Amino acid sequence: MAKSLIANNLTFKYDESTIIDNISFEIEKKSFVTIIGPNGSGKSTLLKLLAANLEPEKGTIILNDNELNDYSTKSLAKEMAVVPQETNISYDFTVYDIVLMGRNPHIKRFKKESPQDLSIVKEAMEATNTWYLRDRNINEISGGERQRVIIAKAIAQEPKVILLDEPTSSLDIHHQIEVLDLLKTLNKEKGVTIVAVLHDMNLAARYSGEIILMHKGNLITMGKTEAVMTVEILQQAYEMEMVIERNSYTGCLQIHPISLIKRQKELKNVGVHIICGGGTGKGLIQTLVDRGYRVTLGVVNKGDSDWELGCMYNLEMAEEMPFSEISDNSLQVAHKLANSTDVVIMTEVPIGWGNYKNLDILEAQLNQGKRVYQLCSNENIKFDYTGGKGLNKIQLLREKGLIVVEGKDKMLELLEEIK
Ligand SMILES: Nc1ncnc2c1ncn2[C@@H]1O[C@H](COP(=O)(O)OP(=O)(O)OP(=O)(O)O)[C@@H](O)[C@H]1O
Repeated sequence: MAKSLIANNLTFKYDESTIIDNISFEIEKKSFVTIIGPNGSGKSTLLKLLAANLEPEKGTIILNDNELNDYSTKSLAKEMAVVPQETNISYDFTVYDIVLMGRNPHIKRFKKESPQDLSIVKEAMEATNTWYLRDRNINEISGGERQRVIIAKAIAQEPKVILLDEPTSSLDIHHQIEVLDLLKTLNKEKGVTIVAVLHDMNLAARYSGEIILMHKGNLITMGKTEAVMTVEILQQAYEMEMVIERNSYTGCLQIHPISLIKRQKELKNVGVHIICGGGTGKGLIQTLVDRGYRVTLGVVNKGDSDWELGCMYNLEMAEEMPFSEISDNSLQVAHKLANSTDVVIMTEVPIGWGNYKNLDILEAQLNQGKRVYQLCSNENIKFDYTGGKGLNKIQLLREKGLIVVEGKDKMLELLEEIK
């Protein structure tokens, strides 16, 4: 069977966080595929990679037998239309102008649109129930109306593939069915490949032939809708008790969420003390808490965004008053917290006179022979506001055994080695 899209070992990172983790799959021509998965699992990011809006760090995408990178903007627009989640448009075009733009890839340079172009636009607008809005300003219609207009533009583009990110999120139940019926008709009658991110599993079950299930940046499974929509598979991804039955009216599978599965978090017997501030600890703190590490922080200033996160997770912290230099008292608390952990990590927090004493904590831990890491995106610390004293101290600490770790993923691998 000919393939519409092939993803080979796709990996994508935002900063140092892996969002799409080595994903591969193939989508056959003329299929209707839905991407589902819990919030934050990477669905929109995957769609943006397929749409060439983001570039993968590793891996390749083949669209209709050619590498995605090899298409010019115009030739890509003839192959593929994209309906993004965010449909706000920053210019004051009429609805009609917007849909007409869908014809641009087909109109030769310096030529006007032909009567056939105009008739395709009208047909797309009638099919999406947007013709009556044609003279309105795109920014003066409702979110649901705008969503239908963008879908009309995608249809007018006459692509071979349409990618849609949550195309029904702003639509009422009538328009949800209307839009999905329309996509199904395009798929069945014109052979357009549809790839849509949908949160509503019942709509996914009703309309798609195949489903891709994402979880934490990984592709958990891809297969025929009936094979993926099972209690065993969905329960695990969504952490929900659920019942799946066949709807006697539509003949489609119907998912009934029953209750949350309260998983006992597997606690690791490893303590990590983090010296951070200004949001530099955010990603690391979240991941470590999520993975069951015992995390302590400090010294951090009250009101700081890392401190706020610590409060949210109810972490033990050595705290200092906002904008104040570290006092002997809070330093003592931090030493005590660090003493009770297995590892100490300093993030890329800027070093100033206010938090300079945090470096003493690292030194004391190194003197005890503990593993002490400096998490850096780059070997050279960039934020020293102590006229070089901070840098000198860091150099001294490196000579004493402070280990520089580039990136959160590497840090997590090192922590995994500790039992
Ligand atoms: N611009 C960005 N910068 C940094 N991180 C981002 C950015 N956009 C998304 N992320 C992160 O990437 C991860 C995946 O996000 P994505 O939007 O792809 O997930 P999703 O499955 O579509 O989520 P949802 O169901 O909530 O729409 C999330 O942890 C998110 O916080």
